[in-house]
Amino acid sequence: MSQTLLSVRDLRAGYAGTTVLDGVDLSVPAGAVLALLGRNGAGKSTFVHTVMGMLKPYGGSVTVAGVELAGAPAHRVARHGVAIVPQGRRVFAPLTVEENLRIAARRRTGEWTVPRVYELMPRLAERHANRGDQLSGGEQQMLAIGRALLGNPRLLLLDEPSDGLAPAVVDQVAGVLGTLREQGLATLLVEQNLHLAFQLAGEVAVMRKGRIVHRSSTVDFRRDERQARALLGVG
Ligand SMILES: Nc1ncnc2c1ncn2[C@@H]1O[C@H](COP(=O)(O)OP(=O)(O)OP(=O)(O)O)[C@@H](O)[C@H]1O
Repeated sequence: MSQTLLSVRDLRAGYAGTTVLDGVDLSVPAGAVLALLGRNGAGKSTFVHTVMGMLKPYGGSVTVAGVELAGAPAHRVARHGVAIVPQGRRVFAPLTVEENLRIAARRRTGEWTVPRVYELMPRLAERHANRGDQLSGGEQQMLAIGRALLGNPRLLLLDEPSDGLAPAVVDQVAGVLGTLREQGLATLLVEQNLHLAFQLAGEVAVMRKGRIVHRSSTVDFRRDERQARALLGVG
């Protein structure tokens, strides 16, 4: 059995007193890619924001390698090895690619360096002098991934990396994420693009109305198409 890296128990959270996460139990083993699926509004983004410390939970437990971090601020969660690539890939538009990366690398020491990010994503090296707002959507996504990696995470939270990208560009991002998987980086992948999720993830979990209603291997999930459709509310 592989070791559990992220362990979430009975996590409850929401906005201004409303409940969005209604007791989430979910774990991610070290080195694994887990896809978190579910309809729009199920609570997936709320979940990754709460794990990252960007939203304070009402209750429950979030441990990373055994350390309790529920309610801790994002910078502390980051220090314990969690990085997020938020939906909409926030990069600093007026800054160049190189400046965006250097800022992320500040005060961090570890195996990830700006040259290593360029090695993983040569497109960013080619565009190093371009401003964030001069990049294509795919390049922005890669820059957001590079910024997250420079925090030297052991767990990467990816919120819909394929959002708004053309299929050929999704393939390029998939190639990068596949390399990170081979390098053993544990990843929680929130995705609407099932093709991408199935390509990368060994396991899938399905969220509905703020709870996890299913978890299985990707192979088993795909085998039972009727169940998958029912869980995801499609077809
Ligand atoms: N900042 C916010 N303030 C108030 N309500 C919010 C906020 N962000 C999300 N919500 C609400 O929380 C619920 C869950 O949204 P969330 O974005 O977590 O779902 P999701 O599964 O990530 O969906 P999507 O795929 O559309 O991003 C929705 O009802 C949404 O309207």
